[in-house]
Amino acid sequence: MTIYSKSAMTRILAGRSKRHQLLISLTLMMLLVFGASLFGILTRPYGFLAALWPANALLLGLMLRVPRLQHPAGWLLALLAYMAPDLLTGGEPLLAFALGLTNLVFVAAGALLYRLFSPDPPALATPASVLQLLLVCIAAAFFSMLSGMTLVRWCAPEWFASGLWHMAGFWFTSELVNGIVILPMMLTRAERRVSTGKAVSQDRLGHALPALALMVSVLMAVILNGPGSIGIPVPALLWCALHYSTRATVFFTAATSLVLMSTISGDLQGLEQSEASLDVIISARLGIALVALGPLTVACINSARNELLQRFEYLANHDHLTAVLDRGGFFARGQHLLGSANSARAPVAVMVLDIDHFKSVNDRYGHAAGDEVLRRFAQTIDATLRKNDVFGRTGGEEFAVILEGINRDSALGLAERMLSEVARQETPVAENQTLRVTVSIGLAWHAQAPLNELDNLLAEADRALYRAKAGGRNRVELAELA
Ligand SMILES: Nc1nc2c(ncn2[C@@H]2O[C@H](COP(=O)(O)OP(=O)(O)OP(=O)(O)O)[C@@H](O)[C@H]2O)c(=O)[nH]1
Repeated sequence: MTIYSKSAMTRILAGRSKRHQLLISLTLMMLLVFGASLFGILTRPYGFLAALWPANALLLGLMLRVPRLQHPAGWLLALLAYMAPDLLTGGEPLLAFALGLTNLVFVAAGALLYRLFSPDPPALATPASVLQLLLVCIAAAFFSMLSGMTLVRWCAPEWFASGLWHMAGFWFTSELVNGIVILPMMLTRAERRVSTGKAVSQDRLGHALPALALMVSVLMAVILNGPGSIGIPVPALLWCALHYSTRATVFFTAATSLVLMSTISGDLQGLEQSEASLDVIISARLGIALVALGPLTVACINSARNELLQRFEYLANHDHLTAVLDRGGFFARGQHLLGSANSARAPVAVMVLDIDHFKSVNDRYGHAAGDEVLRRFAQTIDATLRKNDVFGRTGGEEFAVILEGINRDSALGLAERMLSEVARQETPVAENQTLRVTVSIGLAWHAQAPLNELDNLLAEADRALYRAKAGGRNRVELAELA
C-alpha cells in the first residue's frame, strides 16, 4: 500500500499551540517568498522581467498545504516579502509594490480556483489532478498577466517597449511555466512503498539508468540549444516517470525544465528585446510547460496503477474480517520466514491458536457478535507481536503465528501473555453486555529452524493444541519434538 508520510512543515508544527503554529508558518512563508524572489531577481536581465520566478508557485503551494496562511496577515506579510528583495536590490518602491501585488494575484487566483475544485488541499496524484493543475495555472497566469499589463505598465512603461502583445505573452508564459513546473513539487506527497520482497541491492545501476539518461539528454539539449531542444529530454523523462515515484519524477521534470528555461533565457541576456527573441522565448516557455505535463501524467498513472496492484495484493493475502494475513498469505510469508531462519540457523517457534468454545458464542449471541470477537481477538494477538513475526487466520476461529530468533522460554512466555491478554479482552456482544473468551495454544519450538515445510511444523503445533484443548483449554502446550 502507498502510505503518505508527514510533510516537513507538519513535523515542525507538531505539538505546538495554534498561535505558535501560525507564527512559525508565517515566518517560514516570508523566508520562502523572500529567498525565492531574491533568486528570481538575480535571473532578471536589466530593466526586464525575471527569467525564472519560482516564488509565486512556491507561495501558492504553501498556501494550499497550509490553508490558514490564507489570512489577511498572511497576504500582507507575503506582499512585504515580495517587495523587500526588490527594494534591497535598488528597485523603485512603487514598481516593487505593483510587482508584489501582481505576484499575489497569481497566488490568490490559484488558491481560489483550487478551492472551487475541492475544499480539501489538492494533491498531485491522479491524471485528473494534472489537468486541474494546467487549468489553474492557465487561469492564474492570465489574471496575473492582466494585473501586470495594468499596474506594472503604469509604473514602468519602459518594460513594455517591445509591444503590448509581446509583453502579455511573455508575462503569461512566464507565470504558466513556473506554475506547472514548480507547483507539483509542493503538491506531491512522499510515497512510502511496501517492500516487494525482492533483493534491495537489485541492480543499482539499472535503478540509476533513467536518471543517467536524463542527465545525458539534458546535456545534449543544452549543447544543441535549438528549437527542438525542448523535446530531447522527453523520452528520458518518461522513463523516469515509469521507473521512479511521482515525487522523484516531479523533481526531475522541474530540474529539466528549469535548466531548459535558463538556457533559453540566457540567450536573452545581452540581446536587444527584439520581437523575434521574445517570440522564441514565449514559444519555448509554452513548449516547456506543456511538455512537462507528459511525465507528470505518466507518473500519476503509474503510481495509481502501482497503488491498485498493491491493494489487490493486500486483498489477495489478507482476511477481510480480521485484516490479518489469510491462510494463503500466512503460508507464503511464513515459509519465507522459515527459509531465512533456516539459513541463519536461528531458532523458530510456531503457534496454533484456537478460541475456546467459539461455537457457543455464535449460538448464543449471533454471528455478528462472533465476528466482533474474532476481530478483537486478532487485534489483541497482533498487539503482542513484533514487526517481523508472521500472524494469520488459518481457519474459522483458528489462527497461527511464526516467530524467528526466539528462545524457548520467551516463546512460552509470549504464549502465556497471549492467554492473559485474550482473557482480559472484553467484547461488546449485546446492549450493555460484554463477553470474554479464552484461547488454547499449541506451541512447536525448534532450537534451529528445520529445513521443513511449514505444514509439518503446524501439524506439530496442532497436536499440542489438541492436548491443550483436552487438558481443559485456556492453556499452552509445548509440542514434544523428536
Ligand atoms: N462468527 C463467525 N463464526 C465463524 C467464522 N468462521 C467459523 N466460525 C464458527 O466457528 C465455530 C467453530 O466451532 P468448533 O470448531 O466446534 O469449535 P469451538 O466451539 O471453538 O470449540 P473448541 O475449539 O473445541 O473449544 C463454528 O461454529 C463456525 O461456524 C466466522 O468467520 N465468523
